[in-house]
Amino acid sequence: MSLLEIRDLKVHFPIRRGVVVDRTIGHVRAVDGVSLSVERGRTYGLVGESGCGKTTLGRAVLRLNEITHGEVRFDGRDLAGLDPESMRRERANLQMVFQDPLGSLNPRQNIGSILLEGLQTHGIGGPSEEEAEGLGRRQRRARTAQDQRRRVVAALERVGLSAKALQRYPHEFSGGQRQRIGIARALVLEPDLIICDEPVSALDVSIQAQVLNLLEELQEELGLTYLVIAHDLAVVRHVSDVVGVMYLGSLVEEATGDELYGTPAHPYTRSLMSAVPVPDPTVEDTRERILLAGDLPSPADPPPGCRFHTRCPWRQEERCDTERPELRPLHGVQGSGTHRVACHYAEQILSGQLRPSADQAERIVRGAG
Ligand SMILES: Nc1ncnc2c1ncn2[C@@H]1O[C@H](COP(=O)(O)OP(=O)(O)OP(=O)(O)O)[C@@H](O)[C@H]1O
Repeated sequence: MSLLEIRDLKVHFPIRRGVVVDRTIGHVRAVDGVSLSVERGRTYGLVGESGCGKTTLGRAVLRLNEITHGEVRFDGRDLAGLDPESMRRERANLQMVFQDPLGSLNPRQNIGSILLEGLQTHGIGGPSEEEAEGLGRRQRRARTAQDQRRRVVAALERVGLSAKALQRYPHEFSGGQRQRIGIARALVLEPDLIICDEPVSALDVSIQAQVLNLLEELQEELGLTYLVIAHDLAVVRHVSDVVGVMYLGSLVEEATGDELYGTPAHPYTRSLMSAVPVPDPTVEDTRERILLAGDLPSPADPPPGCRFHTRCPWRQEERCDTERPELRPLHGVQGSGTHRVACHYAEQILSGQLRPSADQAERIVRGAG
């Protein structure tokens, strides 16, 4: 069963102007109709270039961004409809790990109090109601403090740190250790879902794999569910069961990692893949390179029809310019049946039946380019 189910999610930010009277003159459509679901105990990787709306989507799930339209169902409950107090209680189950561990950890708080904060906010830890009955107020407080400290130390140990970290401050740790602390801060609340927003992009490549492996180990041990947001395809592939590719506020393709990397069907996914270097320099790179024309359009004024048509080498006038493609199953390709794509012509492009338009053909280069 899906733990997280997002239906037709839209997050539009108003663009305001005016000195005397505040007027809304338009909207940034950061997320514009995304549906996806994340199975319990699995990892959904969301990938796309900067500005496509990945972070906004993650923040909207936690209601850190206001939801303009759509549903966010978490374990069957619609978060979009919750009042602030119910949402606050729900937050212990939905945690976020941020890109920049230093920026997200208060430099003036030691690690112990950073990790305790969530427990105190959510009133987690302490004697059970039954046990508390026979205790005085001071004893109860002491037992709660003891139990919360035990939880904090357990979370630190799970991420490979120890109680020695409690009295130290964020700047005393390396980047990788700080990200471990960020993960421990999420874990201490025993959440079901963790949204990891660019969890390793601020780290050295040599440290990235360690942190990704830790996330995987924790998932196995604790049955965690992850939504991992990253611009780096390699990172997403490493950890994800299902990968979704976002472009200008929409999902353009979704498949298992193997399907997506083996048979990228959407022209945008193909261009993203073709930009990833082949890891072995002794292997000749004979793949097609797709150099996209033009810049990413503004999400305040997205193109009509297929959002990608202004940059697509396979664009077919009329239909692509006017008709917005739905995310639909990809036909004629062997696989798990979960491969979905939002392109009118994906099958014809994959089979080579449809050629790039003449003015775009030179933008597809064979070999190292
Ligand atoms: N609070 C906000 N007000 C107005 N526009 C916003 C706000 N937050 C994000 N945006 C805009 O929404 C779009 C999507 O931004 P978002 O940060 O979600 O993208 P992203 O794919 O996560 O990129 P990055 O990896 O650079 O964070 C961008 O055009 C961004 O400028």
